[in-house]
Amino acid sequence: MTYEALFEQISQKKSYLCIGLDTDIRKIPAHLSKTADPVFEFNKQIIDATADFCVSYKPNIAFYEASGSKGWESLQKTIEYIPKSHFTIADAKRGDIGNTSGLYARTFFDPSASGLEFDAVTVAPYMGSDSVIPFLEFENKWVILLALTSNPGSGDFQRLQADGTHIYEHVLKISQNWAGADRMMYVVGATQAAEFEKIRTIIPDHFLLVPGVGAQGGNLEELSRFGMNAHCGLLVNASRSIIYAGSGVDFAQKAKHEAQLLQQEMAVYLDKYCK
Ligand SMILES: O=c1ccn([C@@H]2O[C@H](COP(=O)(O)O)[C@@H](O)[C@H]2O)c(=O)[nH]1
Repeated sequence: MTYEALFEQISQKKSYLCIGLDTDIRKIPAHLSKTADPVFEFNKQIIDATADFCVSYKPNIAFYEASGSKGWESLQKTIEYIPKSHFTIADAKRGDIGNTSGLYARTFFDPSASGLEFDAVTVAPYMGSDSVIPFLEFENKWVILLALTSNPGSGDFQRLQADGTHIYEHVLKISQNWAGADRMMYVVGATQAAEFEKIRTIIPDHFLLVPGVGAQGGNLEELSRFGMNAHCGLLVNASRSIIYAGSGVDFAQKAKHEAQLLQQEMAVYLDKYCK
């Protein structure tokens, strides 16, 4: 999906919501456990209930890998089921020497190799340019580079200073030599709202993938006020607060309600801050 097509989806739906399909087999409602593939059945019902309110889905690969080959099968079916209008993100946080990164890229971008095709994959930047560039060799596919993550440990390395500048700021600056705003996004945690204004001076045009709203307590109004640009420039992810809003037979309805509440709030911020 192109930058323009993504913005078009956001404008039409008045939503920059990305729903995290962090489907933990241990948390699936009991009534689904007798189905052939409970993880896929859960995801299918979540997608059917929420697709109108979001523009993106982000399965976190850990939740599928943990179930071995069965998990990969559920992931593959889920990705095929997501409507093509939605931007798909493999939250895999990969990156290795170039030769190995090339294989990670094939895993998520080349359906003839792996049976999977995502629009984007999250990549860790710390092995440098040759660990990231193999992902960019796939046409029309996106790299989402970890910049300033949402977790408490983000301060351990990302906020250390090198030459008077935070490491995460170096990531933002140096990686601009690898690709432009049409192929690269950055992860910035919703819990880091105080940094958004500064981040926007370094990367005014790029999309940011912003996890940490909902279960991690990030403030949607604040991050939208400081993080939004003229093309929205934000994909805000919520996983647990939506997909586990309910635990009974009406779990998908409960998820729909949570997704709709976030979408309605986002519509207000798009009117206010998307300039
Ligand atoms: O900085 C980061 C990077 C990735 N994540 C991932 O996003 C979701 C958040 O889930 P919630 O349930 O909404 O907290 C999850 O897959 C994380 O691994 C992140 O939280 N922070």
